[in-house]
Amino acid sequence: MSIIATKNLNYFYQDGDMQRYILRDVSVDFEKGKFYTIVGESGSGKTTFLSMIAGLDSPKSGEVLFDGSDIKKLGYENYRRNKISLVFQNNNLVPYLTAAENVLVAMDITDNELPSDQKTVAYNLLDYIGITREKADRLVSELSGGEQQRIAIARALATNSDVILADEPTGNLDEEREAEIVEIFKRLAHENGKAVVVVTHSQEVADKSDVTYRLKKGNLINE
Ligand SMILES: Nc1ncnc2c1ncn2[C@@H]1O[C@H](COP(=O)(O)OP(=O)(O)OP(=O)(O)O)[C@@H](O)[C@H]1O
Repeated sequence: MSIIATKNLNYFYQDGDMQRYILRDVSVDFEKGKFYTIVGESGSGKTTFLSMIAGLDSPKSGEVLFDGSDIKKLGYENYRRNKISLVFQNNNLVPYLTAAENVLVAMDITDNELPSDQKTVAYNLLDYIGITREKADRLVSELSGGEQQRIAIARALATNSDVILADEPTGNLDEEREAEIVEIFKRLAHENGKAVVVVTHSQEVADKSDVTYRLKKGNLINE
């Protein structure tokens, strides 16, 4: 059973009198336990698609379903806060907080039930994705790009959601760092049972995912 599904999703940008379609009748399922990538030429609509399934924007017609319910009915804000986690290329961490504090902030925001000892959980999550205790107590601005992206992933895990959505999460990283981040995504899908959906320009990242969709002329095609 899919955790996220789209049904006949349509989206266009208004261009004067014209409607420029970016997504045409897109119906696709994402399951827990799988690592998905979405590829496509620049401007093909990858980020637009991710914004739909992240509840950041609403489709012109069609539905995004979470566990069978239209996310519009769940409420976009509730959906974003509690059901999914987002990771961006520029990681959106708070630079003047430590790594651990960044993870703790995310725990504060969610309504999901979390273990009471949040500090321990934050350090454990960071440790799980390769940030040592010493680095966890450093300001984010004093860590490398690859380390920052790991922290962004630890933060995404802090709310305990079943879905990780990422837009070009390795866009600023060299090949080696990219490969490390990809291994983390694989682990989150295969060992932790999450649905991981990553928009990427990188063929290497796509090659390591379980399922790749290519966005072309408004359609998502399984590769
Ligand atoms: N707010 C907007 N108003 C009008 N057109 C837009 C808007 N946002 C995006 N577009 C256009 O919609 C198309 C799809 O954009 P989108 O960012 O989804 O593509 P993408 O595949 O993620 O591209 P990239 O790989 O370059 O990030 C592009 O042609 C873009 O110029």
